[in-house]
Amino acid sequence: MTDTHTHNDIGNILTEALPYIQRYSGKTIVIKYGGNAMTDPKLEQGFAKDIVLLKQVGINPVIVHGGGPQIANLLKQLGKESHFIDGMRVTDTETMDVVQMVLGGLVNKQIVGMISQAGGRAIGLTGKDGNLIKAKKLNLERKAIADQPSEIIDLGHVGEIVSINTSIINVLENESFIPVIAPVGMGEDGTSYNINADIVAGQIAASLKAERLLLLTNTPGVLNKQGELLTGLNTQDISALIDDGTIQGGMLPKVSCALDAASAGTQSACIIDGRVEHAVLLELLTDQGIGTLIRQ
Ligand SMILES: Nc1ncnc2c1ncn2[C@@H]1O[C@H](COP(=O)(O)OP(=O)(O)O)[C@@H](O)[C@H]1O
Ligand SMILES: CC(=O)N[C@@H](CCC(=O)OP(=O)(O)O)C(=O)O
Repeated sequence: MTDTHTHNDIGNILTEALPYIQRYSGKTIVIKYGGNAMTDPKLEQGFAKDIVLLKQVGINPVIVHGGGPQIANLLKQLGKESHFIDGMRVTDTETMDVVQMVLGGLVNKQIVGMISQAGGRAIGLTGKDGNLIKAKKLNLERKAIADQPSEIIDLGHVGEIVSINTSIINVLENESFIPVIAPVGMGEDGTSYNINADIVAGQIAASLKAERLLLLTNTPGVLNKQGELLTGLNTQDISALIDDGTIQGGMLPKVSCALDAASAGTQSACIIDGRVEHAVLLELLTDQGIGTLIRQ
């Protein structure tokens, strides 16, 4: 390859981004950064650079992060097992303390630190800050099957969202800050709640009327039974895939929040592979979409 070719290629790649930058400039993009996507420092630094680049060209990224594996690690060190029901962590009071330490502390500050190092102005928040996420206890209902009656499952401090107050996010966006949000909410009586990060990302995207919702995880997207990537899904496709057991565990809250965001006006929600370097830029600013696109 000659130097001219290389220059042409680079020029083409950079100008390919132009229509996307024009389309998303001034718009909000909610990005869910899953604990499973935070696998190695190089990828994390790449993620931080992508976010700073978006902000630099006038796009407003809002990060909602998870940290499930990181919570599991600390629990294990403390001699506690992790238990999940329908993709949600059973959270007793002791576990809730660990959840707050890991999500509001360790993981949040790690992401904030990396964005700051890449030259961005990140601000870490939990749902308690600025009354961002009002929550209440979630009582998970198991529907009746055959001769088994329906039952309510107690998940402890797992919360469901009552309301999102976006004023703090708007203030930060207007002042050129990048909000980095940990999925912890607070009840009216001050009780702390652990909320699945996908659900928080979906509802924040809906409340902000975000242009796009990206969910970064550790698979290429939603896969079929043969392990092949499904590039586009709608409500009907998703309910069929849940019914036949193809979509399960941690993928359940992801698809349901993607659908919620899409029905609230977010143009599209995508589940993409956070293990791919610069996944965010590839998805948003190039012609090659990656992962699974979910529309109503
Ligand atoms: N149909 C499916 N396609 C892809 N992944 C699936 C599917 N059904 C279940 N999963 C599981 O969902 C996981 C992603 O959810 P989760 O572990 O909660 O990730 P994150 O920490 O990024 O939120 C995948 O690693 C995979 O094990
Ligand atoms: C209720 C519930 O399950 N909360 C999650 C919150 C973190 C999360 O969602 O992290 P990932 O996105 O990395 O899975 C948990 O305790 O693991």
